[in-house]
Amino acid sequence: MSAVREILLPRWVVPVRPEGVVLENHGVLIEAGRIAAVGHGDELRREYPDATVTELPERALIPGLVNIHTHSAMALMRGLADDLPLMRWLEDHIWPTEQRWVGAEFVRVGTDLAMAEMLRGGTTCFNDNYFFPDVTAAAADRVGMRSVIGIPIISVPTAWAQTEDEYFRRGLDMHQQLLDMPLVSSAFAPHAPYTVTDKAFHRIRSLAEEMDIPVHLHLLETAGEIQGSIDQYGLSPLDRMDVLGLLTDRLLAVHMTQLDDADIARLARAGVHVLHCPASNLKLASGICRVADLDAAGVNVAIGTDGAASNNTLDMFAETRLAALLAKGASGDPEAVPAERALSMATINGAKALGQEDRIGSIEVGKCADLAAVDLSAMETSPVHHVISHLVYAASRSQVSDVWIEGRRVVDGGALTTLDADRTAREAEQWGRRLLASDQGGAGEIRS
Ligand SMILES: CSC[C@H]1O[C@@H](n2cnc3c(O)ncnc32)[C@H](O)[C@@H]1O
Ligand SMILES: [Zn+2]
Repeated sequence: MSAVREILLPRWVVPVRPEGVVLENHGVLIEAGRIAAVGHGDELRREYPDATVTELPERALIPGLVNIHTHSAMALMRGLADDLPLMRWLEDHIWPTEQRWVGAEFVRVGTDLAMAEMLRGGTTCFNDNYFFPDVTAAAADRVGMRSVIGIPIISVPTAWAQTEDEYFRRGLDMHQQLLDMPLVSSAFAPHAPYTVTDKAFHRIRSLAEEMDIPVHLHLLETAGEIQGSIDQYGLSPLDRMDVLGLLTDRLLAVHMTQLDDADIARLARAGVHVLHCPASNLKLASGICRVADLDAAGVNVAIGTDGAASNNTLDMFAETRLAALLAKGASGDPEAVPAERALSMATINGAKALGQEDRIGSIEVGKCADLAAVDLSAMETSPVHHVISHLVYAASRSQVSDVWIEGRRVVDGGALTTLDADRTAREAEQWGRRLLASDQGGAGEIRS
């Protein structure tokens, strides 16, 4: 957190709230990690003559992006298994690799690699769901990245826990440790309806209420999931979650590609948040989430990348653009998810899903100074007719020049300030060699 006053003077401020607004020649005053004022640049300089001034020519200053669904450590599994449907991808490739390799050091390096990628691309907060969450939390705390770390619950034994009971035990211990990490908080993260028992879901419902934390769950990812649930429980996954008392505004439902009109009305009534991962859904051919209809029904939709093994990037610019385009193509309505709404889904809607709407997700006085500066002077975004259009439809993450989290500059002119990029790249390379040597039946590339 910076102790001094700093005025950021970009060419444009895109506060996100109100949606669609662009403020030209305005600035943002940061004090003690918070946004203390937003106003005309000249006036801020006059009013706060003691403040450090940071000029950001031709930059658009936006709220930091919120990646609402990640498995950070899976950055080490990028490209390991592509072009497969979900269950073959998981059962034949990802789970065997995780059984063999996932441990504390794997998760530490994978999380560092993912955070390096996310920070450089303008993401300031991620909502994670993976094994060794204590290690992910410690890495995020060390780097100074805002995050919500899932307490994984799954009936599959791993190196982190053998039984659902042990997942709870270790997860609750981790929740206590996180109380000392100012940028890190926790959520329950049951893996999916097909890997978590009713008993565990009951316990999650009551503990989540008691601890006042969200429940982050892969749900309705594929048609096969619905049929499997009907076969096993005599209920669709959505009906089962309803019976278990989980369809509430605490639920962050990831994927949701199999919705009918009645489901959408039900989600809207219950206040369930939908975490939309368009690249992963398309790549695994899981289905398409009806984002335009959800949005029209008043459901809060936020955007996430999913893990790098199914996306295969952690690029929130690409994901947001894809979300806007896919909503139009899938609904047949070019007005569906306009650029302004897509940007909201990548920022304030993520904040809302996490219950942090009063702290992050927009540039408003009193909120944390989690910000990203995007250089629009690049040829690819010149001339600038419409700033938000450029941010969503034309700009790429490589145009992010600077990033602040709680007022601390974590990316400075494209360089990471709190994470050693060279060391992380070297460590990731070493893990890559190990995984390749063990050849768990991965991508099957022919290398000579
Ligand atoms: C306990 S959560 C981590 C668990 O989830 C697996 N995973 C990653 N992406 C997906 C997805 O899209 N659907 C279902 N499961 C997924 C990951 O490999 C871990 O085993
Ligand atoms: Zn996922």
